[in-house]
Amino acid sequence: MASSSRQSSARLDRQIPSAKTIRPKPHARSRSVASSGFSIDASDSDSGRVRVAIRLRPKNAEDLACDSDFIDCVELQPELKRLKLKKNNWSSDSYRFDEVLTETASQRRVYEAVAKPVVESVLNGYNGTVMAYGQTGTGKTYTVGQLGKEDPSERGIMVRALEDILADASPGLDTVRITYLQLYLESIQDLLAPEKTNIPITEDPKTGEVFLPGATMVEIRNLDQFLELLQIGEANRHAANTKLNTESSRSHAILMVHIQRSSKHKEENQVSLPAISVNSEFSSRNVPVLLKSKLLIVDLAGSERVDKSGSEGHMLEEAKFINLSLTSLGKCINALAENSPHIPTRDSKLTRLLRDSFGGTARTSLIVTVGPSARHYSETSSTIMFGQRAMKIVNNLKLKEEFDYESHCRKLEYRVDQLTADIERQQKFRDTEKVEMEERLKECEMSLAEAEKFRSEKFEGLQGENTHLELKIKSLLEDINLQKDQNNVKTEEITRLTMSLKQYKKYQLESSTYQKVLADTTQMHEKTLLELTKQLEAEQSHSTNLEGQLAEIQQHLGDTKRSVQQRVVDELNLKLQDMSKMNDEFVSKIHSLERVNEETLSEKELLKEEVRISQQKLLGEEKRRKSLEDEIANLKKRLSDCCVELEDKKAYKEESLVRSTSGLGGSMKVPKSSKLRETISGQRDTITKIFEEGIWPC
Ligand SMILES: Nc1ncnc2c1ncn2[C@@H]1O[C@H](COP(=O)(O)OP(=O)(O)OP(=O)(O)O)[C@@H](O)[C@H]1O
Repeated sequence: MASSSRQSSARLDRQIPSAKTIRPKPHARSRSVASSGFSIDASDSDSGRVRVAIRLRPKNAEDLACDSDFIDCVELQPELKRLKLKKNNWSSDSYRFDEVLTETASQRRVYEAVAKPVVESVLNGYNGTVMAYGQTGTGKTYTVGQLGKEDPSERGIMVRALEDILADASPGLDTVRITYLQLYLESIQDLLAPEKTNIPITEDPKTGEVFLPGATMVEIRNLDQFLELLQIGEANRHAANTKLNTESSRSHAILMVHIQRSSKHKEENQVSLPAISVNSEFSSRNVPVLLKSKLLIVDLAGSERVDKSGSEGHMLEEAKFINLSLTSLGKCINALAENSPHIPTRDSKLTRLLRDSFGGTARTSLIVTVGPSARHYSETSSTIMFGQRAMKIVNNLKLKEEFDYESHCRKLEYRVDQLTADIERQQKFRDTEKVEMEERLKECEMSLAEAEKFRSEKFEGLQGENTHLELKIKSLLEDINLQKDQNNVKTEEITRLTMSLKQYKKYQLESSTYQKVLADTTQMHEKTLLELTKQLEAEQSHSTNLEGQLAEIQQHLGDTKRSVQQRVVDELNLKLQDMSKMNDEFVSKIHSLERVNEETLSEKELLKEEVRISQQKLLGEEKRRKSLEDEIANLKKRLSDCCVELEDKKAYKEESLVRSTSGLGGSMKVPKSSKLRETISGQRDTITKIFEEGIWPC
């Protein structure tokens, strides 16, 4: 039966006519393994040991039909993790596996037991391999490659692994890429780009890492995309309808999942896997580290006995290649299990591709699938033995960490770009700020110059005003002094007038005729004088107030001058306003003072006039008093003359009387007349004295 694409072929259950066991032969070639990096350790506790699980396929229709009379050759003891392989009813061999999965084990259970630890390890930066090995038709593709599009519970290891990887990967930070290949007729073909055939395998001479230049590598962003790609790959995979499997894979399918993770995950690794020796080349340095890991999920083509599978022609050719590659894999496993110095990895492309999985640095899980039928005892036994040998292989798990130059450079470039942009922004901001500051500085300088100009102008104006005011104050002071002098003169005059009045009072008694007039005049003058005195006092106090105000103004002017020099322009304006206001007030005060002064002057004039009139009146009164005095003197004289005449007449009369009476009495006449004269002259002196003292009765 010729091989065909799975896309075109339909799944059909059919009878398996015959069976022939293909056993891998030990390889004869010897080669040094010093550089292969593998070791063998039987201890189960070694985490690098290849883990092997065995899965039993449920009986299919053929098994049920053919084996009804026979007992199954496989009996599972999952609780003991053991499998009993029955040769016949009385003879059996027991084998221990890491996991024993019964025919009822779910796909999820199988994934978690077999693949999940490997997937987790891969996510932590280690290479990993999950591989299904077994006789044709025992469920390798079902276990590994089932898509489960309609029933997610049917999903195989590939889908579940990618599901977990994508769930754990950080978008934008981690990358997940796949390559899906098939090894068909010893030729590597790209299942995602089937035109790419015979893809060469290259190896890094230093690390032994395998590369497949030219193979398509697709970055996976979500599970749907991956399912689509898997479907494409499945459609391109060679499959054929054989007697043992209606859809027998005629190629080994290899899904390579390349994971790149940032150093963030490395730290997590170190926490989660403390027991594993981590290459901490970069751990001490604070540099980004890239973890590169690779997961291989391999669905091997089934080993088949062509007599059983009925392969002939091209299928026979395919079967030969399949068996050859499986044989070389078996040889490598044997060699590794036996700690052979030579591992024949170069014998086939399959072993070259799986070099890291067995005896390399990967964590490897192998699931061996077997059927229950005793008809395939030898194939089942061979599969079990393959698994048993594989269990002995211990890989050296190695964390592959690289200094992430690329992302570091990207990050640095990004940071440099950011910083450059920042610097440019800051530079621009600084330039703008500088321009603004310069403009502001210019404005400030201009306003300062203006303010300075204004200040000096104002200062000059104020100085002028001040000088003017000082001059005015000086002239006012002079006026005040003058007024004071005049007041003093007036006071003196008033004092003199008071004195005159006092004197005049003396004469008041002398003349009763003018007494009343004089009294009225005096009263009026006294009143006037009192008022004048009051006005003078008021003027003096006003003048004192003015002087005080002037002193305050001068003080204030001094303060204002000082504050004008010290304070800023706006304060200066304010002060100037205050000053001008005060100046106005002062000017108005001066005006009012001038008015008062004028009024005082006019009052003074009036008073002067009144004084003059009073003086004139006084002079008149004086004249009249003098004339009165003259008259009084005349009267006195006349009185004295009259008295003398009267005395003379009296004396004559007495003399005449004496002479007439006799001459006896002549001696007595003289003494009598001289006595009278003495009396009259005494009276005259008394009258004169009375007049001089002003006590002459009116
Ligand atoms: N555990 C299982 N439960 C149910 N069905 C299964 C199980 N294992 C295998 N089968 C069925 O058995 C048939 C053969 O399985 P599958 O194609 O996976 O075998 P295979 O080992 O890949 O064979 P080949 O090597 O020829 O490709 C399929 O129809 C599959 O659905």
